[in-house]
Amino acid sequence: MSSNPKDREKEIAALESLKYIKDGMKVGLGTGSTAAHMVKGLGRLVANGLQVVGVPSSDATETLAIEVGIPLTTLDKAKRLDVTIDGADEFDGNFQLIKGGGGALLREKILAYNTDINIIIADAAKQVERLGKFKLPVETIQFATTSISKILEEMSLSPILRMKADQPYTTDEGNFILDIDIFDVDDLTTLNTKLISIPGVVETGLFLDTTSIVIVGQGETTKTLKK
Ligand SMILES: O=C[C@H](O)[C@H](O)[C@H](O)COP(=O)(O)O
Repeated sequence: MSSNPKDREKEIAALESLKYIKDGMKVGLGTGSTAAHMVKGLGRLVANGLQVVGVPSSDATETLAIEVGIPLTTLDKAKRLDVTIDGADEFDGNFQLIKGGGGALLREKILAYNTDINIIIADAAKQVERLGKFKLPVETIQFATTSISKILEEMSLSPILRMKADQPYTTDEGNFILDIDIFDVDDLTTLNTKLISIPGVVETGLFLDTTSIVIVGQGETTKTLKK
């Protein structure tokens, strides 16, 4: 049990989400510190006899899932997932999300798209009135990143190339990330369409209509929001 209050909220939201996983399900495994609690909890259920297969959304989650004994498969073999449980950097009252703080947005969005029920788990601080205090990650092909950055600059989105030590951060798919400021943007659907249409933009961390359930840890309890 976590002793850090924010981490404890992540943990109890994660434990609550495990109730949605039933025998025989194909489960999408999210990425990040909140999803890691869920993966560990699922590992304990598997050790007690629950039969599921997981599809990880990142190399880090794959490593953790193997460590805790969750049988894994690929999206190709699973074809469609029953449930995916993942974290978020922000969510609003319309179940819209910013994701990708940990760089896993691309595979996460692919899993979400191929899943029947997407559940987001989060600590209470992730709930916002308006998305955008957290910078929106935009995943870009390395070759195009400088030219995309110029375009995003012209759109007044203040792109910043994500770094790790003194090198550009590289995603599991070998791409770069530009973090942009969308706080003043009202129409996120139009923005997302514009971003995706720039050649070399692979995906954005805006998840506008994938989520139907959000489980929030608040102190020592959880609240479950359903669309
Ligand atoms: O790329 C990472 C994912 O989108 C995470 O789910 C997101 O950044 C939330 O991470 P955490 O649970 O660590 O706050």
